[in-house]
Amino acid sequence: MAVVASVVHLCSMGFSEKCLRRAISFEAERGYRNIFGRSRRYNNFLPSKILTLCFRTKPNFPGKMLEGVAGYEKESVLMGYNSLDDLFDNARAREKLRENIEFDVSLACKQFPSITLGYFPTVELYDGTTHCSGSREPLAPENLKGYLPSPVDANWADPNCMYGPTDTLYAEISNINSSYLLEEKFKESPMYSRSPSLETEAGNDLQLTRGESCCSSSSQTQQTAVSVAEFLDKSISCISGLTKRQLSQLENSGFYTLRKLLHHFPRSYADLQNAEVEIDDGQYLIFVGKIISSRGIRASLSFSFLEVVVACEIADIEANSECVVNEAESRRRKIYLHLKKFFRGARFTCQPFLRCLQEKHKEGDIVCVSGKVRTMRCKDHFEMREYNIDVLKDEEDSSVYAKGRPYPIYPSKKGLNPDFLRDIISRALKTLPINFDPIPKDVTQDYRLLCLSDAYIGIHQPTNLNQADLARKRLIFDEFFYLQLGKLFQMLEGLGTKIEKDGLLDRYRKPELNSTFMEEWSCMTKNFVKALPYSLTPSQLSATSEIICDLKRPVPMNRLLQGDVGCGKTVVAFLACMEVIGSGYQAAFMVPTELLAVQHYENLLHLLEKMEEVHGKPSVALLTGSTPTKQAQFIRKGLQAGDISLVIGTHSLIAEKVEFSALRIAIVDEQHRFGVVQRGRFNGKLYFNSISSKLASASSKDSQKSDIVMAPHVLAMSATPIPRTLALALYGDMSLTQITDLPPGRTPVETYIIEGNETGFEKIYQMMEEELGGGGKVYLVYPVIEQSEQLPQLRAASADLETISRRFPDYNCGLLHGKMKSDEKDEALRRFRAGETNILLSTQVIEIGVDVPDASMMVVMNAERFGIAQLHQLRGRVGRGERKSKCILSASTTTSLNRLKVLGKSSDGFYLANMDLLLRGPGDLLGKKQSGHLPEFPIARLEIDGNILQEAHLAALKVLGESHDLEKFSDLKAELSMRQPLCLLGD
Ligand SMILES: Nc1ncnc2c1ncn2[C@@H]1O[C@H](COP(=O)(O)OP(=O)(O)OP(=O)(O)O)[C@@H](O)[C@H]1O
Repeated sequence: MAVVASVVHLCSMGFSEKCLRRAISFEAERGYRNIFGRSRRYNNFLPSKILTLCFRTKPNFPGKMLEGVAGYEKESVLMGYNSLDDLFDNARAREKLRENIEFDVSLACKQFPSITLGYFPTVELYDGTTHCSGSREPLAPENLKGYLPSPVDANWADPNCMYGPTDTLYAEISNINSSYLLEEKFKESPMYSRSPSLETEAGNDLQLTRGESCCSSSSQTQQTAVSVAEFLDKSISCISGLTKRQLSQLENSGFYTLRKLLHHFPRSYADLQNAEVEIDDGQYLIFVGKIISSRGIRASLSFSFLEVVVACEIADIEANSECVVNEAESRRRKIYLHLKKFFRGARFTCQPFLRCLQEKHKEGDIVCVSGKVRTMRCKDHFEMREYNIDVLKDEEDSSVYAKGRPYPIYPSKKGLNPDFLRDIISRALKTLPINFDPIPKDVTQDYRLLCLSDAYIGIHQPTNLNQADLARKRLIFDEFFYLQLGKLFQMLEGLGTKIEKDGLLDRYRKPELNSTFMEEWSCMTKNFVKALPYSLTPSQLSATSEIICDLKRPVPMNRLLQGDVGCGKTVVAFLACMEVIGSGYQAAFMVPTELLAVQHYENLLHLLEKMEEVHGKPSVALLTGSTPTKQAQFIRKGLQAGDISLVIGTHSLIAEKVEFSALRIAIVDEQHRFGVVQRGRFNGKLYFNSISSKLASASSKDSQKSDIVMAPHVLAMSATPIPRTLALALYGDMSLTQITDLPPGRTPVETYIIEGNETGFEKIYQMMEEELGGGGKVYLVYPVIEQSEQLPQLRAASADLETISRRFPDYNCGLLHGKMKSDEKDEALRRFRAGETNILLSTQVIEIGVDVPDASMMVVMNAERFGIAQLHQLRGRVGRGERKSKCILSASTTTSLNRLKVLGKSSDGFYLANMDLLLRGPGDLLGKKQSGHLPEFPIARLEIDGNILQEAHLAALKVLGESHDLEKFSDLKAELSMRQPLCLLGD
């Protein structure tokens, strides 16, 4: 009825029947098909719009608008996913994911051939499965007795290599990884010469050149035709044909030099070849198509919108699957994307504004569009409300379109037109001298790298994704290589003789040289080891040896101790403290929470009680924000006077008032919890205090004079290989020690993923009953403390206390959360540890470091609210003793169950951290910025490019081995000084 009424109404306004019919069909095509079913929308929308149009000053406008109904034209192709999250939105992927979680990795890599997943050492966690490679005992055999649990080989981790070329968690991934395949291809090829070079001619994607007998001898002085620094640091004004306006536009956007311009890397590539796609609602897709209309429409007095319709052609999967067809015959179908932007407010409805909007998009332009699609009611019509649109070059431009090259999509830069930017970059590429490269040729050959000029061409104008991948590898290599080179160069500069310099490089090449036999440890350390109620694991022993070796050097150590949850890092840190205390110095142990500080303090006191007294025991103090003022004053005095040899505390340790007499080591536990700046302050302060204190020299009679001015050693500890930690390992000039095994007797925690509905909870309560009945202790972890009206689905710790106490009347329940006072928290944990409470309802305050070895079950409520790495940390609170433990992850949404399954499949923190990354989606693959105050890697992703980092490290050692001062490699030295701050080079 309403439709009829509208039609009558429109007829009365003088619209012809034909026009009206077209209007209706137009709306229907545009997705307003429901006008015949539900007339309200039509009733409101169509008449009001046509009414408005009738009163426009330009009477031909409505007619023009209606004409737009017909004739969607030819277009083009492409699609793919942009983020890994979107992969999982896809129904097919979801299904596969359900079948097997491994699928997501291979799928992800297929979608992103330019990703190289890093190699991580396999962490063999449980008894009897530890493989030992390159093992060496840290103890002289005769001194082993009493220290080693059994004659097992120590598993040595290369202190500076995160990634061993051992079995990889990602064997499956690397099998499909393009660069891996290419490398394999090289090896098989009779032409294999380890030096791929880019053939810039389209079509020839890769050519292997026979090595000119390893070309330049490594000892030869390096010569390149053009000095790289000279070329790359030229002003962009050298690009021909730039107008003054363009020049200032580019400079205002930060593109002063060719280097800046060439380092503006594409964030992704549109692959014009790939037309296979099934479109699901909610997917993030990229299409290439032709704009067939662009309209700014005033819908009411205060509401307008822009609608750009892009027609695309995609492979018709349904039709093609019915009969087997070859590529040429495969059927195509047209789809129409309606890109919409809405504007509310009267000022957005004026004609000039709308005209300006619609003119931004020209009909006939070939564009690349990306965004989330929403199916419209009309078949083959899709809506995109948040989208990116890039105008591609002319359809006729053969290099881009017809030949199907990957089309680079650049991140926006201060509103510069992407087309303009693409054009300028391509002009800059034309100025590149052939074969120019500051890195010696034998290095590029050894690591199968493209030469620099080819890498720039390959990243900006690849002829296929393999080329882009090779180019990316080279550019990432450079980022890591100069970093490593700078770091080592600086260290060499500090040494006097050639022998010393060679010695240093050797230590980096052969990590086993970086450890100290146990008989060389101080008496205090040895006594502490004897007092332990357990034997150290091989990894703990080798980690301690490595650290002690550093402590004996006259240069400050900066080391990251990394190991999975519960592997026993704390005791290694204690041993490092004992070593410096044993030589007459002080140690500070900083942790992120008071709870942890108290725990470590009590644990240490307990261990010291059992220690044999030879020359006195270390005096230990606890200093946190809750330490009473008088007591804190007393502790500070003790530290200043040197009466206290070890202080454990929170960030109060870095307060200005705290001064040390002779601080030699600072341990920073879970260091990523502290900001980088905070940590730096800690370091700086300690340095200042250690020199300022006159007592330092007095209390260390046997110390060298140089000791007084030395900054303290820093040992950071972390259980998670998070990117920032890795970045610190690089930028903070840190070496790495890994603990790769767990104490004996541990069994993997059984993990259950249960839906948090009524039946689910009933099951969970039953399991709890069984566990408690068997003498176990249970953690219940909640995402929030109090129930919230906004998020009623979240279970809250405080609110659940009563429910749980009622449900388990025979057991005592405790509560622990961040809002409690410090002593209340300690008391809650103490009671749980002592067995006075059997169930502890807690928030994630227990996530880091809390150690109750006999806690045997954990239930995480609303587990979907936690990240995978975080859940792994939480789960690490159980299974810390010999008792078999369980962890139940209860999810309130069915969709999150799959994501959580990954925890059921692995207990390896490295693997899970990477899965976390893959499942969360890495965002911009080529242009992601590192967070925090760190220098940025423009394209390297520390999480996945670890293997390249290792290669870069070896290459830097090789180059410096040939020329300590880089005099033989003048271009390289010049380039290094451009990339690294000069002060770092000691110039
Ligand atoms: N060699 C060992 N043999 C037996 N038990 C050990 C050994 N080393 C440490 N432990 C015990 O293992 C538990 C976990 O150790 P610790 O708290 O040091 O782990 P962690 O690596 O710091 O873990 P997290 O990252 O979770 O804080 C402690 O109860 C500790 O006493």
